[in-house]
Amino acid sequence: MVQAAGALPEAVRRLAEADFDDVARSFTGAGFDVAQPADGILTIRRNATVRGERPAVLVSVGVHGDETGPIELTAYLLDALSREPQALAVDLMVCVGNIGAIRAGKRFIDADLNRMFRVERGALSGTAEAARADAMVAATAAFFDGTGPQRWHLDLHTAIRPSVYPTFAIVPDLIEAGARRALVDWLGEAGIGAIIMNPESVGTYSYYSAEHHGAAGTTVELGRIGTLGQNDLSQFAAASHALDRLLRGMPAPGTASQPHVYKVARNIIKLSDAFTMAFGKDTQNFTPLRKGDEIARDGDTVYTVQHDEELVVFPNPDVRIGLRAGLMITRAD
Ligand SMILES: O=C(O)CCC(=O)N[C@@H](CCC(=O)O)C(=O)O
Ligand SMILES: [Zn+2]
Repeated sequence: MVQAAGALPEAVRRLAEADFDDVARSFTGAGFDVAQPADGILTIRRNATVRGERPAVLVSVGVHGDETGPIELTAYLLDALSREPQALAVDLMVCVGNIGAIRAGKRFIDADLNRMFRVERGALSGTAEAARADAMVAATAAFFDGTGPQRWHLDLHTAIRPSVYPTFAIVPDLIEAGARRALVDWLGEAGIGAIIMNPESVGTYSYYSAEHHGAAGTTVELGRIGTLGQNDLSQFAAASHALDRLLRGMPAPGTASQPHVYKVARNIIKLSDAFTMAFGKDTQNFTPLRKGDEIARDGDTVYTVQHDEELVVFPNPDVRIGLRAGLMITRAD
């Protein structure tokens, strides 16, 4: 649950409750065009005459309600910027994703919001999160519409289980080469240890922005899930600095190490209630498996490792039928 009022720093409480009123007032007072096109969504832009000259940056948090670290990180950055609004050098959209789930301290209420960003939603279409995804899609389209070519979408998450790389990101393959280079450099600056190049949407928000709006979109796993207000913010320090630097338009330091590069070998899709995995769902991300090892079975279907080595990411047999229960990846660099 979001802690009782007073127990959380004010900036964090406000962002977790999707209350942008103070921030909006501050940027409006400084002459920006500010709008709240839907609950939990704020856009701050320079007036229309200079629109398109500035990068457009979408920062989303809380797409999974129990991934609270990025909410804290973003709350502090936004609060600091609102005290010196002229320092904002980009057109900015901030999106607090699954507001009800954040309030409940759960990953989602009814179904995973981060599988709704595709036309075919199947059994997910009637769920509580579907309408929220529609609102996010509409606001995202309106935000990117008319902005210049520099478009970013940083969808900030934290992972359920430990990971060989404590921080990593999933990057859609289809991002144009120049924008991808800039994104990967930024991810290095943000202390991200590995990136996974992904050729195919499973309905995620960042893939949607990349595919439909030409954004350098990525899902960034910044560490482990934690309780709102009790996250160890030191694990997010590099990402926080890099995001602050991007929003203020400061030059990149140019000294960051590059993330290791992996690519998706296969999405393991749960086909039926008979689905079982050959290892526990607490298996850490980037655990290597050898050719022929069993990954999962689903009725008569047995999934085995096809390459000499594949690493497992996000193993979770408890997802709904039709959704990704794990990601198998191979080393690409
Ligand atoms: O730790 C986990 O199992 C889930 C962490 C998480 O929410 N990951 C994202 C990744 C999205 C992507 O593939 O771009 C998700 O599963 O939605
Ligand atoms: Zn997540």
